[in-house]
Amino acid sequence: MATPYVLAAAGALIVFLYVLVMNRRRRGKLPPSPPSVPLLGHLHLIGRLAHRSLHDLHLRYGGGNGLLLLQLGRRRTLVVCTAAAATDMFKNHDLAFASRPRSVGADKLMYGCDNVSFAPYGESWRRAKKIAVVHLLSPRRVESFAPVRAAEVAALVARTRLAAAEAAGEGVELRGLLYGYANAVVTRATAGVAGATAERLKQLMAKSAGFVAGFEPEDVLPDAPARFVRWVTGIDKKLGGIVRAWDMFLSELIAAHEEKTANVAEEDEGFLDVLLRLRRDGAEGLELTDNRIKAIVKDVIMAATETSSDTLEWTMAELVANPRVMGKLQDEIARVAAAGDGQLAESDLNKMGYLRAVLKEVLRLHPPAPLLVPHESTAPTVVQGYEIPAKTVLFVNVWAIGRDPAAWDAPEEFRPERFMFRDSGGAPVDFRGTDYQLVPFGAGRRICPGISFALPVLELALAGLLRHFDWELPAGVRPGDLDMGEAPGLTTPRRVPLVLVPKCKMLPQPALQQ
Ligand code: HEM
Repeated sequence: MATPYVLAAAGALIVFLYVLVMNRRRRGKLPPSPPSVPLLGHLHLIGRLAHRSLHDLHLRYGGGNGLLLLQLGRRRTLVVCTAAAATDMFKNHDLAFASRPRSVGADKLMYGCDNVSFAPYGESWRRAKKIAVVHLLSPRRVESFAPVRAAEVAALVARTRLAAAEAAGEGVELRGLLYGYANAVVTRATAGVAGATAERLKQLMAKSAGFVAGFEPEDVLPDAPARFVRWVTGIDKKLGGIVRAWDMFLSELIAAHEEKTANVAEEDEGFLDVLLRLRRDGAEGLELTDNRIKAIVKDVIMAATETSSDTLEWTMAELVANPRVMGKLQDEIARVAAAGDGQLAESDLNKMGYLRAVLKEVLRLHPPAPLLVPHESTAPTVVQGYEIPAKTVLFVNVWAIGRDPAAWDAPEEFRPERFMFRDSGGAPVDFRGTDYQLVPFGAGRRICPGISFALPVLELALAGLLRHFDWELPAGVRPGDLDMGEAPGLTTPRRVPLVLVPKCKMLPQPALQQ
């Protein structure tokens, strides 16, 4: 009588064991992962500073191969946590992970991601990136902006001098000054003017940041309920308002430029002039509609501004926290200026090896995009023996890689000398995507195309600020007291804005040309 029940029970047991074994086998082919909960997966384990949470999770649950697999709501996510894993990823799997995950916020703000940063991998992205690399950010074009940089560094020095006089020996908050400088350079390179245009851009960017960074309802919920959440919470309405404001601003900019662009000499063109000329000439096989031009311009502006101003603020913070490094850098700057005619020119930057080393050290410890921009795989891939399915999101934890003890001596120490030479001989570690232990600009196909634009903007500002001023902490604050924590956002600025006391220096020569 009991036989059918026994058979059924035995059958159920066999099925159960089969499923268990298969699951184990399948799991065995996936990278290590912490315990998860339904619906959220591991999302609840990620704090406001995702790069720090991911680093902690890797230390606790990761294996020796530098990979971690997470389920962040609906998104399966691979995290690269060490320099060795980054080397393998960029050398062997760059193509498979060259796409971007779709984001509703970025989609709406960036005209259906018809730009460079958020575009999925494919022909349209390839052509847009070529335009960025060959036409907008080529060495020749970057060089043509030298007068803009010189004028804006001079303005930064003058504003700092004014702020120092007004503060009368008290501290000056540097963030506004540094942001204003980066914003003005980028706005002038884009549209030829700064002033009111730069101010409008500043406001638009501040309102947009939250919609292209961080998590969205779609990360946890299927599309229909996520749309409902967006509607109920008013996210959509707010986003729609910002999208319209951007569109109006960019339409005005294009209209104003269309009239005069045809008469601008090629060497005097800004980004917008270049794009409008390429449209007129039908170049590069990409139909440059108004929307695509707006998407590319907005992309470049957003990619360039905060990354640069955050880096400047972190550099000033590290320098004041490390007076030995600040003194050594000021000596280098004074020496190079004295060797010339007492003035600093852009061509002097390549004589300042220590300045470049300081910048590398800052970007090692404080990369503005600590997880890069998320990538996504387009095909199943085997990474270090693990089978990673297609449509897996990739975070490269650049912040953790810069602190990887297997790649760096005393990783927490601020020591730019590590970039002056290599113990093993050969060229010092570089940050342009060839040395995978230092990839603040990314590497491979998705590498930042703006490196050559960013470096003189950063280095000239630092040379100007350190040549014209001595910098001290406000009375009663010691270097060790400085809060070196980050705030979450599109980039990672300092949690606490930096306040320093600038002391004007007596220079042997009249004011610099910068
Ligand atoms: C300190 C300055 C900067 C830093 C640290 C930085 C860093 C980055 C990073 C980490 C990425 C993503 C790489 C990846 O996903 O693998 C990126 C992408 C990008 N950056 Fe930059 N960037 C800086 C300045 C600039 C500037 C000045 C521009 C333009 C003028 C620019 C334009 C772009 C663009 C268009 C992309 C998208 C590339 C793509 O998806 O193919 N960036 N940048």
